[in-house]
Amino acid sequence: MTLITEVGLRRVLDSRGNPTVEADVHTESGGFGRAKAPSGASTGEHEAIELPVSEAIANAREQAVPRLVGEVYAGDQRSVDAALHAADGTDDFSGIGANAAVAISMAAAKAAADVLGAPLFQHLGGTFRGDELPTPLGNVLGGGEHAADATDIQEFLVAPVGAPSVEDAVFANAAAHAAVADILEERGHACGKGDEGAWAPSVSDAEAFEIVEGAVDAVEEEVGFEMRFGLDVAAAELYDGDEGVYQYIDGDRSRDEQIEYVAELIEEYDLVYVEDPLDEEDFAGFAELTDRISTDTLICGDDLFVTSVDRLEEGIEQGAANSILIKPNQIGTLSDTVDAIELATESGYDAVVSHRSGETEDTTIAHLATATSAPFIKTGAVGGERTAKLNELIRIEHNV
Ligand SMILES: C=C(OP(=O)(O)O)C(=O)O
Ligand SMILES: [Mg+2]
Repeated sequence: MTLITEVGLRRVLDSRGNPTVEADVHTESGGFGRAKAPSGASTGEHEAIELPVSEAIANAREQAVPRLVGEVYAGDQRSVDAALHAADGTDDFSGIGANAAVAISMAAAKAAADVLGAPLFQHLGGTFRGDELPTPLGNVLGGGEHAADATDIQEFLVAPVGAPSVEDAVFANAAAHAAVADILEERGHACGKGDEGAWAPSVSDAEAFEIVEGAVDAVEEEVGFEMRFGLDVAAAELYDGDEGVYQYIDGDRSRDEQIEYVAELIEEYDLVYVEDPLDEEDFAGFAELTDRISTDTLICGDDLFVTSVDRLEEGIEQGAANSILIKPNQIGTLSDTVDAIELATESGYDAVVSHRSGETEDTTIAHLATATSAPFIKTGAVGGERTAKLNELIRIEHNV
């Protein structure tokens, strides 16, 4: 029934106005799935390779499509993804491009769900999934690689941890985004937004903490449930490997000073989540910080782990971080993605599912987070390509 009969590939727009890959998968019994690849800006050194879109499409048409059409069942995700690996022939998807691979992999899953008449999260996670929905982490202020002349820390993320429902959580994050705008206006920092829709003021990180804390407190009072916040430091972007220092606008920090700084921030602001506090090669530094802080705070590896089982194994061995960020396009297929999530979960690491800074209206990650009972999903607070996922979570919650 789910035998793949046709795979269509085309160039479409992403949220930055860049081209990305869209894949359509059709099956014998009329099933249809469509998915689009996202794209990062602060990418990890060890991510699977995103090829220029025209090259990815041409190579995938030549190498991957003949191995799928009439050969593989969309409902057999492991075979779909094995065919993509075989077509690619490299260990980093530099043959057909991780952008083509992930779009096809996700489109096949959607086509299979279509044949089954089941929501995607249920096809991916099974009958007993769908009751534990992720708490959305909302990016409300930031800079780094996502906005020029803004904060050094890439993302300030609000976390409505006490929200009674996803719907309440989504609206609390939007309220926090609005509250940040009000505080910025009061302080005379009119500004635009970064790639993910977060405010991108030209303020110091220290002032950004005051602003976000003020917004979180105001929204917490308004909604009546616990709101906390967290960070994506994206420290690999601040790290100067030659000098061995983290370069901030207000001066350099050594590795030890960076660990101390982040540990103090966690303590002072009761941070619930800190992503990439250290350089992507510093497993030992991640371990030192993880050891120092309470288990109540997630120390999450994004550029550190790049959704890779191999890198996660290294992290588990060293005790580096207690959480992994999951981005399917970092590794190229849904099977590899789910392998990383399962290894994380078995090893006591929380798997947090995430968007990229360059996104589309694709909603696959909302279903992936639901299917795997992820505690958090990082997918922005406002903006069409972000609300596509947030609104899908609300629909999943409402069973529609
Ligand atoms: C979402 C992120 O940004 P990008 O997609 O640019 O890697 C991130 O670093 O977590
Ligand atoms: Mg990150």
